[in-house]
Amino acid sequence: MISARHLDLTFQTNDGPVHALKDVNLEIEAGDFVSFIGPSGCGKTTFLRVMADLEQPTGGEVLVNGVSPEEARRARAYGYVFQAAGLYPWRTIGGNIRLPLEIMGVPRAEQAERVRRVLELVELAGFERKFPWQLSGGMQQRASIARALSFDADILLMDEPFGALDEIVRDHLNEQLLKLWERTGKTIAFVTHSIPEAVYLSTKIVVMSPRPGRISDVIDSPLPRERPLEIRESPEFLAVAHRVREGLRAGHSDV
Ligand SMILES: Nc1ncnc2c1ncn2[C@@H]1O[C@H](COP(=O)(O)OP(=O)(O)OP(=O)(O)O)[C@@H](O)[C@H]1O
Repeated sequence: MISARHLDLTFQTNDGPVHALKDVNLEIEAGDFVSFIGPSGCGKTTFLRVMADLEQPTGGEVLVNGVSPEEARRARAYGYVFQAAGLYPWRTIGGNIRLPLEIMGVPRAEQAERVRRVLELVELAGFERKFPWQLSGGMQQRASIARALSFDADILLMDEPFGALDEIVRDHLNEQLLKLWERTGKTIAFVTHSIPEAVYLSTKIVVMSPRPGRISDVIDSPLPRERPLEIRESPEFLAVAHRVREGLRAGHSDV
């Protein structure tokens, strides 16, 4: 579904070149839930932005759905969820979710049907006519996920969508996101700073290290797809979390 080969990205800045990504190789299969974890500045967001055609690599290549990120963007192959919900305050929740559909010229009746369906998927049925400021932070983030789902892309790119939320809300959204992934069969690329979040959600965990940003470990999760929150106390879960922590530590020691 997504393939990176010898991917390099160097930013030219006033202080000299910044090697955000160096020789990054990765294969993401259809239906995978892949988390990217690593310290600040290791290139997680940059990698996601390359997949989304928001940054141009300086070397190597990325294929999304077998085509270039630009072609994938034009074909609306992915939805993107940002760190902040980024909803327009003057539009209702329904109006925000409808926006990409309006831009795409989807007929009005179909727009209404899709808004209804994605609001149900994120458990916000009944909130269509509310304004963003009438919703909690977690609900706003769910609305922004609904917006990314509205045009039914196969891939969801999520950049630390729950980073600003408290732990209880985050736990709940993690559970909901897993259910949503299970129901829709989407391929998800998810950036996080949290080891438990990465281990809980993912089928594959990509550990990255900084300067230059590269992949230090790729872990295929042995956990079953069915994951109650309590699984986080199981020995299997703790073993994966331990390996992620070791990977992060190793990445730090050779900086
Ligand atoms: N547009 C840009 N111009 C110059 N340097 C940039 C640009 N975007 C990112 N960088 C640099 O590239 C490196 C990787 O940044 P990136 O945002 O991808 O890291 P990250 O792992 O997502 O960090 P965080 O976890 O803090 O969000 C950093 O050193 C950053 O300063």
